[in-house]
Amino acid sequence: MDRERFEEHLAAPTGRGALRSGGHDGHAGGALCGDLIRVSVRVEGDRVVAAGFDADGCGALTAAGSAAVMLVEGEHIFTAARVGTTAIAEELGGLSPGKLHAADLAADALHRALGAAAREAAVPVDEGRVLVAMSGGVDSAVAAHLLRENAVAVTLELWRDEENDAGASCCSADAVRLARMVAHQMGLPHFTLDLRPEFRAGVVDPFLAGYAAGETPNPCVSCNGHVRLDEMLALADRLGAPFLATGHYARVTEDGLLRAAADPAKDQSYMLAALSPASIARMRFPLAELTKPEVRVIATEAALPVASRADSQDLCFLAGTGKARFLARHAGLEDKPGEIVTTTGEIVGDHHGAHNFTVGQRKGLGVQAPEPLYVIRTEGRRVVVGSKDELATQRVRVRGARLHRPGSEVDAVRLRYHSRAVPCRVVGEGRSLELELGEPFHGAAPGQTACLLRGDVVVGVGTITA
Ligand SMILES: Nc1ncnc2c1ncn2[C@@H]1O[C@H](COP(=O)(O)OP(=O)(O)OP(=O)(O)O)[C@@H](O)[C@H]1O
Repeated sequence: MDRERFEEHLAAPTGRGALRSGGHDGHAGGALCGDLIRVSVRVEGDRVVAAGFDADGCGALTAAGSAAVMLVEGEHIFTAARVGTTAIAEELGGLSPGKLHAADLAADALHRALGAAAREAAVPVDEGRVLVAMSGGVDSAVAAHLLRENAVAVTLELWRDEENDAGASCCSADAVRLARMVAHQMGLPHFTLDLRPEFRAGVVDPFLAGYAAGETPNPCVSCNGHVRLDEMLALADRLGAPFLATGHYARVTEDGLLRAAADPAKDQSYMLAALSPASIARMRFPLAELTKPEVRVIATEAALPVASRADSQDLCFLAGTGKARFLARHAGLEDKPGEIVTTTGEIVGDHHGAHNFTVGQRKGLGVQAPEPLYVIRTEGRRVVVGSKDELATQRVRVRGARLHRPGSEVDAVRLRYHSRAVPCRVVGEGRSLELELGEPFHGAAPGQTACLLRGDVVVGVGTITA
């Protein structure tokens, strides 16, 4: 550690107290660690024209704030977005592990400020530039690696749960830091976009309302369709990038529709079904033709620090909480005990809350029966169960439908993310459709997405209704 640079920043901090208003602020730290820092930047066009900071904590935090300001002021916004913990620590002549926390906080605050400022930036268009959505996971890291020649990275902060920081999930502050580190290792500028209000309003609230109404909502489809991709495309415009890439496994046809990925085991076209053709035209999916093992090999060969990171398993905002607790805490959906009854009305058990059940569910009913029982529907507090045959349906109603091709072209539908396509015919037109299935489907749950297909091409989308 070279004390000299550190002492210089400490003795005469660059930009301390500057830009208390008129810029975009980013804050980091808090009561838990006792350190608090604010970094502000003002961006005009594609340049950081002014920067400042305030710090309340140890000396290292002041030095780190000063270093951050010095490294970004007057620079191109992409140069500023390449500044992270490492660059700040280097500017201070190296930091002992105990003091690295200060550089982390300064980088967090800087990137929150830069992310906000970037939403108003105006970087000239470069036809080859791609904005890459990095979650902190291996798939998007490999996507960024494949596009690294002309890429800018973005990570969305979607959810911060005060009681449970969802540290393991792609929405969390930890994941943002990890994604930033990986992007910086590749030499990419990295932006953090705070979409917490949009995510709460556009994804979490409808999710809670869906459960309260007895449905099984699909928040990922609406998140992709209306929230995160729209916001990232708007940022891409600001950063002069015609394209947006993600680590999703999906392909795009020559006529601009989504198509299943080459690896059926990883296909995520269902999750992207709500994307409009205008958005699809700007999307790039670098993993479209790859399998997961191939992606891991690329990550290992490129020594990406996330090469062995586990796949995300649950809805990002539920990480570490579990659905029942989340619904209780955020939607007031406390336990409301009720009966479990058969379709003939025979009471066969009881439960703690009907919202904990979904149509088609077999496990966790706690009912002893000679043949497997499934949830057929919920009726207020009652959960109705029956045999697999009783669960089967050949007609499904869909609301909020959007078709990108005439309904007559639809020949199959997927009614759940992990279920296979079922042959089907569309009856009717407009936003409410009826689907006639060519074979019985078990477990069409109201609230789930119906992904309308022509072969393996997504030609429409809707929501299953009761
Ligand atoms: N918080 C986020 N910020 C930016 N992009 C994100 C975020 N979460 C997801 N994405 C983008 O959406 C893609 C699919 O996300 P999904 O949650 O399905 O994760 P995944 O398939 O496990 O991918 P990864 O390994 O990249 O996390 C990611 O590869 C990434 O490009």
